[in-house]
Amino acid sequence: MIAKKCQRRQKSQKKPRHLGPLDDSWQERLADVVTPLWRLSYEEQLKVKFEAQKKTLQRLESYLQMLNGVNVTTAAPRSEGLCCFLHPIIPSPVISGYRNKSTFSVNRGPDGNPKTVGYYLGTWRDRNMVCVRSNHLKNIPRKHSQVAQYYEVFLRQSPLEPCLLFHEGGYWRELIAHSTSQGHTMGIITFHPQELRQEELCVQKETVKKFFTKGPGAVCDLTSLYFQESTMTCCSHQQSPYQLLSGEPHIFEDLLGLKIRISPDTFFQVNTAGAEILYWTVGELSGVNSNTILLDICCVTGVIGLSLAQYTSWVLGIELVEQVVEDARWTAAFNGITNCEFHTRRAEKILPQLLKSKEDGQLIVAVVNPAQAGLHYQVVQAIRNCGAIHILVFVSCKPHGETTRNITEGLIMQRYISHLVSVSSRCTVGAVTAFSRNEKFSLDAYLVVCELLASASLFFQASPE
Ligand SMILES: C[S@@+](CC[C@H](N)C(=O)[O-])C[C@H]1O[C@@H](n2cnc3c(N)ncnc32)[C@H](O)[C@@H]1O
Repeated sequence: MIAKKCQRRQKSQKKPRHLGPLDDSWQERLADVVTPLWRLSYEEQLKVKFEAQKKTLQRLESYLQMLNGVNVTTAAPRSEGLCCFLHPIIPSPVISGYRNKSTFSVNRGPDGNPKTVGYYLGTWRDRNMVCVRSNHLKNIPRKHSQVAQYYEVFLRQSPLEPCLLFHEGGYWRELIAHSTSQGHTMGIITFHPQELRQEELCVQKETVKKFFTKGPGAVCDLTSLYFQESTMTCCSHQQSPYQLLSGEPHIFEDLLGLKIRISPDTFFQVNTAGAEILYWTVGELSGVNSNTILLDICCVTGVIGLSLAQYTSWVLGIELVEQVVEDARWTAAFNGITNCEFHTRRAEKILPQLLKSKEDGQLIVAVVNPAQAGLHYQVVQAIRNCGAIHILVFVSCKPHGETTRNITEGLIMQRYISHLVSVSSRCTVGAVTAFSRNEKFSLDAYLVVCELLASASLFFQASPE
């Protein structure tokens, strides 16, 4: 075992193969990976996205035909070559620097400097991983690039090494910059504590705090600076608390007339202007009214439910992460919304009971926007078994993956769907799918994609291990 470990260590210490001088080609290559459609005009990008959605829908359609042994039919208007109508993609109101959250890695740059802050190019498997500065990317706002640039300045003057590979030691790790339209910026620095004693850790926290409050980094004007000790690729607040080094504990966003509180752990759609259109679309599809209960599954800060609270009798939010549910409760209270309740539990654990208790004749409109792994089958089952749910709006950033599984295996088999709406997502696009109960099986799809500049921005942010 020791020999194997040594071999692995020697392998991983080999220099990356493609290190070369820093030139435009690195930046172009990074843009090709992070924003693969950047060479096209925005109109052309929208066409490409539309064709991709069409293919997803065609695959779903043939799978449904196979399951049901019948052709999918609908009386509603169709798009050419599809069983249903596909709405054109809705353009994003903002197409440059639209990201409100960016995650920067730390690693060896094209010039070999291990204290480079940017995005990865290449793969660990091919040992050609390079970290390239990302300030030229069209989707990154200038503010985030500035924070990344100053973090790099800080690292280069720090006596501590960066943590490039977990088993090789090192301390400084990734940086997250989260900003809002109110002009607030939160910086979160991840640090591997290795064997450092508490006093030594305090010294490092004090140094980075001083750099960003009184030193050169003060020009970034951070609203909050957080520090997280992390021995894993990714840690939640529960696993390793975010420690506030300076500034305010929260930042705030204005969206659809609400003031929303954001904590370090909070998921937020990365294009705020796009998110507004997405949530507005969800509202349109959900058909909520004063007699309905709105069930917001995987609600995070509860934005969907809270933005529709005035149109519905009651909002019921379910979310796994405690800290963000506190944000939802704060947001409700601050905005004077009283017809809501939030539950911090796994949806699969709480939903069956919760739905049983709500079967009192009131209609339920359910909205789900699950994480990438899709909905747990128990959640799908609970939704299927609840007769009071008459519309389900399914929002997905990845309409071709687990969403398809959820739809085909769980929902459509119940002949639940009469109405399928695909929508927009992942930093670019999100997919909204609305289903309502109907005796006659039909599929009616619309594409309502809030489109940003390019796709796949986040695919590149995988941490080293
Ligand atoms: C894509 S985000 C939801 C986005 C949000 N609805 C919106 O539109 O802004 C997914 C959320 O689901 C939560 N989640 C993941 N698994 C869950 C589960 N089993 N039960 C409840 N919430 C879950 C995650 O903590 C995360 O906040």
